[in-house]
Amino acid sequence: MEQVLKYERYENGLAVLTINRPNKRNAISKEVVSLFAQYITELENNDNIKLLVITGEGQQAFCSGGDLKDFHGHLKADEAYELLKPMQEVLYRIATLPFPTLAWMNGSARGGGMELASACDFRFASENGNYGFVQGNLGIATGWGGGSLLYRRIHPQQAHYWQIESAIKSVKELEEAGFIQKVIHQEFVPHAEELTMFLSKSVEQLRSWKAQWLRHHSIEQLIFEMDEEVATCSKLWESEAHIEAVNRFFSK
Ligand SMILES: CC[C@@H](C(=O)O)C(=O)SCCNC(=O)CCNC(=O)[C@H](O)C(C)(C)COP(=O)(O)OP(=O)(O)OC[C@H]1O[C@@H](n2cnc3c(N)ncnc32)[C@H](O)[C@@H]1OP(=O)(O)O
Repeated sequence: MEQVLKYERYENGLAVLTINRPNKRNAISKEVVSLFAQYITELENNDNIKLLVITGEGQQAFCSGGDLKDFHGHLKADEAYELLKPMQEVLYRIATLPFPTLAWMNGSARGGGMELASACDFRFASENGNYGFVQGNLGIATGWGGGSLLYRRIHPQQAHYWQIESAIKSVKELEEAGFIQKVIHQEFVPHAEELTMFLSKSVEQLRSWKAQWLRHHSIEQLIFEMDEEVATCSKLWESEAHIEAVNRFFSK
């Protein structure tokens, strides 16, 4: 049986993680979280990686966020914290990898899927998808630390607005906000032309630019901000508004 998260590594310094649950729109289950943690350890210990691409299988979705079946239930705040924390740690580790990272958003993204994309240094997104930090409509706030990351990706005024608005956006709107750097027209392939700008550079160059980027973004502060988000979202997790929103989604 194929893994729910596929890991591939190529001679030219490219590494690829593909969420492989297209029938669930690449929702992040507990198993996906645990595989992310495992593969990121491998990536952290490999000095030859130039670029990590994170993508989703199929054309419909990059990632629909946390698996609402796996993550749902009548949880108390401390139980919700235990549930959310491991993926926050994964996002922090992705954000602080010593080489560039790219979310190849092959289709729509929602909630935690947008948080995952925000953990990457760059985002290329498909014109066929639509995208939203929709947590506000689910009675919660960003639960994996993706709000703090969003503040480092687009103008803070816009980040604050997007979270309250909780709206679904077109690729054009993402581009105008500077959230994505390129519009893409196909699923991910390892020889994609769009990767040349990364893979034509040396490991040392790419890692020195990444180090500059991390210094610029006060990375030492990030872990505290992200943890605070998990704690806040955990309290909202037990609210009636959240439970009703999830039930609404599954009764569609
Ligand atoms: C936990 C962290 C938290 C955070 O920090 O933000 C979250 O991420 S909360 C989750 C937020 N995500 C959502 O609310 C998205 C829910 N999904 C959708 O809105 C839509 O599925 C879609 C992504 C816009 C795609 O729409 P469409 O192509 O029409 O597919 P379907 O809706 O018919 O779904 C197909 C299939 O997939 C299952 N599915 C989709 N998303 C999830 C999910 N997040 N968790 C679990 N399952 C999901 C859906 O139930 C369908 O399954 P079947 O009925 O078995 O076919």
